[in-house]
Amino acid sequence: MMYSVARTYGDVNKHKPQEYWDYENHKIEWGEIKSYEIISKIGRGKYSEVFQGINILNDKACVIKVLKPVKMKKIFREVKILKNLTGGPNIIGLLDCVRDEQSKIPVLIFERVNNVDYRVLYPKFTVADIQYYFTQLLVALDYCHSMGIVHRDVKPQNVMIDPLKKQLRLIDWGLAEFYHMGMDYNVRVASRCHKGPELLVNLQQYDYSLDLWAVGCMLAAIVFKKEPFFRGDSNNDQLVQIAKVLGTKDLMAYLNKYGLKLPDVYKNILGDYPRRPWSSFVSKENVHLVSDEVVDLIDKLLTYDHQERPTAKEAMNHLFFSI
Ligand SMILES: Nc1ncnc2c1ncn2[C@@H]1O[C@H](COP(=O)(O)OP(=O)(O)OP(=O)(O)O)[C@@H](O)[C@H]1O
Repeated sequence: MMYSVARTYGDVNKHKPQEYWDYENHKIEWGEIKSYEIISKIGRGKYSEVFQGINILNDKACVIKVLKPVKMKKIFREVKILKNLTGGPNIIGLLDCVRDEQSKIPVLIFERVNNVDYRVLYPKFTVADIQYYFTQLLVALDYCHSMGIVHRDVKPQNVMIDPLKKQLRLIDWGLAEFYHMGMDYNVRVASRCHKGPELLVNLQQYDYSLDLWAVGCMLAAIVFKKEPFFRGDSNNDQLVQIAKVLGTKDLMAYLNKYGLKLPDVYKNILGDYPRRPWSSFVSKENVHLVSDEVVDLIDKLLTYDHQERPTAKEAMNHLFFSI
């Protein structure tokens, strides 16, 4: 049964050839691993180890992402999505796919961003920086959504920013998925603090608007200097933390609208919370970043009902970006 459809870009994959979205049958052309050398380790994720590297054929810096053994299906999906999106605005560029000769483990080669850790960078942001970088993030999201792809893991750790070049790149397409209307998706995606309410109430026909919730979380965290903005200590507590801000009444209205019932686990942990006014988050530490316009944008992005959130395009055109 189809009970929720994306407001925009709902049918883009219908108009693309099958090979665009049929990632399971995608044949990867493997490049030469010998062309790349590891310089140092930059990070490890759940699904990979990431290194700073160099392409010895042209001396260009790159990032080497060595995947951990997961289902080949997931790897095909990440590669296909990256190939579809590479070259798009503010999307991390996939340069090559290679394999370790012995283990056959897939290794992805990316353009390198001189990223400054968000815990260092965000606290220094001015209103102009917030306007600039959120516009760049929304440009990346509008592009991937227009290409029929939901990122599903938007969070500060996946937004690389080089403040010297004023460059932003959206990375980590490992959880991204093609959008097909009426399809039921796995709700076990995104990282806890950035999970949208739809995931927490098991609404499986979610869409691009999931990414806009995460943008709202990031924007609220920066503006109110509260990182992360919603800090749950488990998936269930995550929804409780959201309800303590947005109120329990609107959550119930959201469930009703889509004919969902509150999962049993919440019966004991979810109280009857009033909606908390945004003004209660303002303090002398953050008041220089707060304006009616940014609060209005946060309010619209952090809406329970995924269908009511602004799209990336609508968010970009919000008044906040012209003050
Ligand atoms: N192109 C890049 N430029 C600079 N740093 C990068 C780049 N790609 C990845 N990194 C660094 O490596 C980390 C892990 O990369 P990525 O998120 O792609 O891996 P992952 O295994 O999917 O991670 P996670 O478990 O967070 O989902 C990033 O958070 C970032 O710090």
